[in-house]
Amino acid sequence: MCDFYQQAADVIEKLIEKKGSIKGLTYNRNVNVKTSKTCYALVCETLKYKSVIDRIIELTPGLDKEFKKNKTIKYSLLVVMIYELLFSSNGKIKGGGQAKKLLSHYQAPINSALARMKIQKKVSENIDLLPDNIRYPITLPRYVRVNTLFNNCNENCIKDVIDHFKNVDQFELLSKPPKLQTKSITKDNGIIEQQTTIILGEKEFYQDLDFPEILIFNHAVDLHDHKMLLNGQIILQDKASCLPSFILSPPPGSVCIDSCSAPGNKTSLLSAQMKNTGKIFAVEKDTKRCGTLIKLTKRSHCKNIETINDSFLNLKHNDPKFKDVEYILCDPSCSGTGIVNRLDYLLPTKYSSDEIVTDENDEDLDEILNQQGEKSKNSNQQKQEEKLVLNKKDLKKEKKRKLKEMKQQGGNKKLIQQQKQKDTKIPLIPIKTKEEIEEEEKVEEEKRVKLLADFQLSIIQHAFAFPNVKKVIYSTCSTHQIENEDVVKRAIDELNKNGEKWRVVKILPHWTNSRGLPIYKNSDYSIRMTPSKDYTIGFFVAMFEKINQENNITPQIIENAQKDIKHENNNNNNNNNNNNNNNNNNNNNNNNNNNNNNNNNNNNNNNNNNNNNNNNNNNNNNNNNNNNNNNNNNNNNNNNNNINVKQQTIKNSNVNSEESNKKHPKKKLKLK
Ligand SMILES: C[S@@+](CC[C@H](N)C(=O)[O-])C[C@H]1O[C@@H](n2cnc3c(N)ncnc32)[C@H](O)[C@@H]1O
Repeated sequence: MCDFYQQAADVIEKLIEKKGSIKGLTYNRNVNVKTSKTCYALVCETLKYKSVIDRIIELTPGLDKEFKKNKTIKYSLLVVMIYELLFSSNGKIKGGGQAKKLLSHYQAPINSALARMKIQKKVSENIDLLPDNIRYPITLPRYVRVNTLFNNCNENCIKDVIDHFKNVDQFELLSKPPKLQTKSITKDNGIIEQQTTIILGEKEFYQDLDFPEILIFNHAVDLHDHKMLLNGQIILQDKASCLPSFILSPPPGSVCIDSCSAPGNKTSLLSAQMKNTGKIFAVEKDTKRCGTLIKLTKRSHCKNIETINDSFLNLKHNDPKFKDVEYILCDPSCSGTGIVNRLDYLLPTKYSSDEIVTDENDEDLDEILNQQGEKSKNSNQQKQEEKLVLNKKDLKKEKKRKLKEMKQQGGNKKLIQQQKQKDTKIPLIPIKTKEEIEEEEKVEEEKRVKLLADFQLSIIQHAFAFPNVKKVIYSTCSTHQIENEDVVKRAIDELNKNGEKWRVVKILPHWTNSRGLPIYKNSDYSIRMTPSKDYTIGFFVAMFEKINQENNITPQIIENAQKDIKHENNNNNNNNNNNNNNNNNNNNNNNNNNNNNNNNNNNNNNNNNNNNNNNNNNNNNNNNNNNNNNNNNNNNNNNNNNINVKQQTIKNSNVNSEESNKKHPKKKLKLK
């Protein structure tokens, strides 16, 4: 047997056991680069087909058992070899060996299982058996954040990094964002979707227009062992993942808590915002991940961090050391459905992690789900589980009954033998239709997401209760409404019930293209990043702010309005960029219109007059928005008028944040 198979199988086994990342496990071996590359490619391709191969094994009677009996052949090796046999360009297993011999006995039933799967899915090509996210992967650019703490917060930090990439690594800095390419793809369910990507050459990069610390490279640029990464000068962090720290923006000297902090990329950005002054309590429940947090924040030159290896939920609100805490970042564990650019999303569990190169998600989800599950497991679920066990038992009973019947009827030995053989071909688990499997998976996923949402809510509710907290930011890398807009609504409803004065802040108001879903009044105050539109991972951010009872105007309202004015001044000088954005703009209008339709549907279901009124207002706002977007070819005179209106708004200090946001004229789009 070829060595590559064994190497790839070892890597896959370790990945399943969450013992590292694909790159780490393939390149850390003591083999040459060429061998590592071949192994890496084989691992990636096998993982793409893993769910299909698992199903083939399930549909091939006896195969699984045979391999389990044979203790020398691992399951991961079986998967690699079936990939090679059915899906590689070779179409056969190279070399000899015991595994190949065993597998060749099953070649016919394996081929027939594959054929059955294709018939069931009504496809003719193997590639069409793959799920949508694997068939149409979204390629995101490589985001690099310059660490402004480097070299004692040297003011030339960003320039030094850009110069290094230009002069040492021979990259070309583009003076403006590159072109976008949009393609239509038809998904499994027949829906046609638009996917937009950034066209960047392999040796090109550019500086983000919103956050100058962020540099954007071609997705294929590999910086995992770059000198500037290892010495803490740069951090590999998706733009979306930087948003919570940028938006919370604690001033130098303040006191913060990062409630779920490992591996610490948001913590180190908070630290940079605070210029290494004040204090950040970085809380992390998982001991191993806490170790990574300490290592990475040290590497990022953070000096204002105190790590706490405990559950945030165990922190006491009356502990004197938290009395000055004003800012809290909540980035709790989530389903991770927004992470589209990682190879390990191909693994059997979506909840896996590559803790060195990416900051999102974590490995303790099973524990969280178990804990939340214990609280909410209801009798319905139990009944369903019992039913499944019964199904298996019934099947065995049925086999026995048939044989007994034949014997009683005096059936001859040959026939009984044939029946026995036929029966062993019936898999123990009843074969379910594709629809049944999909439905079951959907129910299972919904159950998991609900448990996660309860956990996420408990984290932000714990944050609200610190005595002097002013701002709480909440984020997830999930695309589920249940974990995002719904958690925000549940949190604010709870606060209102208890008579506490908190509001959701309209963050980054000029980002008209990436708002939260318009499900309820002001749910679009939050930010929702979508890979196919924003070229970042899928991400959600919302910010809560305590209302100062004496004066309803909060610093955030003034800050937002000032940012809008600055932004529109920039826009006057930036006609070209805005013209490029017209395409996005139209997409956005379509999205808004779709969302409006959803809104109306929701209203009908609710039969609630007040809600209808609110949503109609929303619709009107959205329609205005569309009109404004359509007229987006920079009318400078209008802009100047807008600025005057906004300056007026700042002066008028008797309006609350929601009102003031409504009064703001709609903003122009900005390329992100
Ligand atoms: C999404 S990750 C955080 C990523 C991190 N904010 C970053 O940007 O680098 C969630 C983290 O929360 C941790 N966690 C989960 N439950 C927790 C709890 N009750 N208290 C503190 N940390 C928790 C997980 O172990 C995981 O490291």
